[in-house]
Amino acid sequence: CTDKEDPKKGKEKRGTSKEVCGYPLSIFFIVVNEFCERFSYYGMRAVLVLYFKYFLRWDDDLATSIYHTFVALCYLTPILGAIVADSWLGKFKTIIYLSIVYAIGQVAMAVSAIHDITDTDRDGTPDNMTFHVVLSMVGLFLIALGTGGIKPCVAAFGGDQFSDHQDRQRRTFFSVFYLCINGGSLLSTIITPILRAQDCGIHSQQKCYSLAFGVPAALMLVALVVFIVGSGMYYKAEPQGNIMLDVCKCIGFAIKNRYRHRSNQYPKRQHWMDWAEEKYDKLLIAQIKMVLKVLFLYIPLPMFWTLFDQKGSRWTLQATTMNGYFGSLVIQPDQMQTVNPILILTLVPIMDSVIYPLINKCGLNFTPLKRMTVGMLLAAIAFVCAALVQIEIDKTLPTFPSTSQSQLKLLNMGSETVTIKMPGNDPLNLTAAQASNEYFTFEAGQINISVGHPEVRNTISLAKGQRQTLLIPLTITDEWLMTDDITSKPQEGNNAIRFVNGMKTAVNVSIPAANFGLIEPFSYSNYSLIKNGKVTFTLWSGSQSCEYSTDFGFGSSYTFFIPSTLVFGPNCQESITAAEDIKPNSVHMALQIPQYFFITAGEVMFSVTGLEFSYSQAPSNMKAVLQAGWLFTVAIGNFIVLIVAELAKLPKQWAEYVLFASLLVAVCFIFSIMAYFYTYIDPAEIEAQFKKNVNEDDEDNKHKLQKTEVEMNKRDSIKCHDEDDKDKQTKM
Ligand SMILES: N[C@@H](CC(=O)O)C(=O)NCC(=O)O
Repeated sequence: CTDKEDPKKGKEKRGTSKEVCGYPLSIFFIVVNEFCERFSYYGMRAVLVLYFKYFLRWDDDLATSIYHTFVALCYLTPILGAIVADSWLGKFKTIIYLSIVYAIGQVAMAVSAIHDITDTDRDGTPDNMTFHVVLSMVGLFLIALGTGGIKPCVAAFGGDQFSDHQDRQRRTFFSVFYLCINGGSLLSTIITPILRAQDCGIHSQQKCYSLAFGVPAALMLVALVVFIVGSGMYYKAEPQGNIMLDVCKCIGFAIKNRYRHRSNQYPKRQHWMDWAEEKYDKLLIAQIKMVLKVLFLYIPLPMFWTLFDQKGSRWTLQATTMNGYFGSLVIQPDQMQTVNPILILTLVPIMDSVIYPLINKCGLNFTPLKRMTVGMLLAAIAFVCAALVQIEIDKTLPTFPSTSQSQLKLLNMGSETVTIKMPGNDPLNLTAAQASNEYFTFEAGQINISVGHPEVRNTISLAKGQRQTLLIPLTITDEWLMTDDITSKPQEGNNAIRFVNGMKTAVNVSIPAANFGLIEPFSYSNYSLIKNGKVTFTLWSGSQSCEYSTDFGFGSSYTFFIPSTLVFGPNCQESITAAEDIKPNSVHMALQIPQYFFITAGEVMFSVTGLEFSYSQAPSNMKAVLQAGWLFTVAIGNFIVLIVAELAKLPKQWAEYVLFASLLVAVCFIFSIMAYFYTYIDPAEIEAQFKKNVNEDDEDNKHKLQKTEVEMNKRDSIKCHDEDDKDKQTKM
């Protein structure tokens, strides 16, 4: 608990809070509040897209765009919250009121996910979807207003609790604050998907989105209560009038005045804001200069967020093409995101207690802006790692046909070996129930194929840009069947599975999670998507059944063939054959850990530092405004993702990663030049200086006034004497 204080700074204590180890006790309530609020936010966000897709039954595109619009809104509303806090309600009241709005929004989301409310026919699906859509949209709007509105206030309010001499403690506070954000995010991202996967309902059991939204709603109420409990201990800085309006008016006047005096005959002023001096207070002008200097520095920052926020989208999609088996533990693609908060929880203490002090000991002045520059470079390195991983993945991906090509696989449904001749290929021998190992690629739309001995010839039409399988029947003179196969990796790491029935009787195939339906003789089922892990299929023909078990990895596709020779019994393990149409993902998800490491190290250097920098460089009455400016850079970063991804449309994903990395390096270079010319300030000291000058001016004025009065009195008395003399003279 030792504390080296800056002797130059005032030691007055803020608020009525007790101090523990040099830290105001009030910040305990603020960090707990932040933990619960972030749990609430990230927990709700973790299941949001799935709620859109599976509960509201929106398609992928609509679900994704509404999701991103919501996230962008969450980072635009901080400006509103900051204006309300700094110019009207103050941070404390703004946090309370907007937290109530936020909690109402979360409750609305939880209610909107109760399917029983409108499920009048009790079939498990809501009958009035409009009700659920409207309620959830209102809920999301309130959440965006609440979470965004309080975000700049909570961080700045926490910073306010420290006195001017507690710089070191305030820095530690911002680190702990960041740890709480990530602790909340980590726990909720693990917990809410588990809650969602439970079944619940009054009339029928469905996936429990209401519980997955309900728990975050409860945590938001806890956040509010905790914040109110600390109420008596906080230092609550008073809002100082409509500061934003004053700032806008002052800037407007400076520009107008500068324009009016544009001719050379007027002497230049040091700064263009000095043209407001005729009308505005020097202190306000100085404060605006401080804010503008920092805002100018923010211009390149959105590019960092552009890369950072892709871990939730592009990187998660990348994980769906990877193998998630970690020994007996299976990691789902979206769970890889938890690596970020886990690393934050380890890296922040290491940076604060080892790396930064070590750098200091080496005599290097690792200033906040230098840290942020290094953070940007680390994020760029993370994207280079992502590109390298992508190249490895691409090597293992199947080559799907181009729009001018067709691909064909062959499956022998018969019980004897057949020889197949196709143009441009060697004769192919397929034993009973065997499929060709690979797809054959053809440029022509039609090909002649001959099968068996004596040869049966057929001309078959191929679909351009498609993969198909030719099912060679038991009796090759019977009609040949062509199936349409999938031409992309199954989504979300699922496995696309189908069955071909080579028996003379219909077969029903099912697993607890899917039913392939009744498959007619010499026919095939549709694809069903199956999760990774061991799966046992039950095959029924009439009253006879048997079981077939197999293990699935991630992202594969198989055609299982039920041969005519199958004998139903306790199991049919040996009889069924599997044709691997798409190989399971083989590049391991662990290869994503380096990119997560670099992006998180970058985040610690960039984001934790930036948060503190924004606070420390802001004038006292505009702290929340600058926090909002900082969060605004996140919103812009998200828009850039959409724009660049839409405009660049690079054919290879790794090239897009390299493009983003290069853009960030270029922006980082510009930022480092801007940072080089930035001079750190102590807003409190500058403000104090101004106030002192004003007081001195006042004193001076008072003295001058007194002097003038004395002189005037003197003059008056002289005048009187003169007049007396005159009188005297006249009298004389
Ligand atoms: N590392 C993120 C949290 C996450 O993505 O899980 C973070 O700290 N974000 C900052 C915030 O304020 O939410």
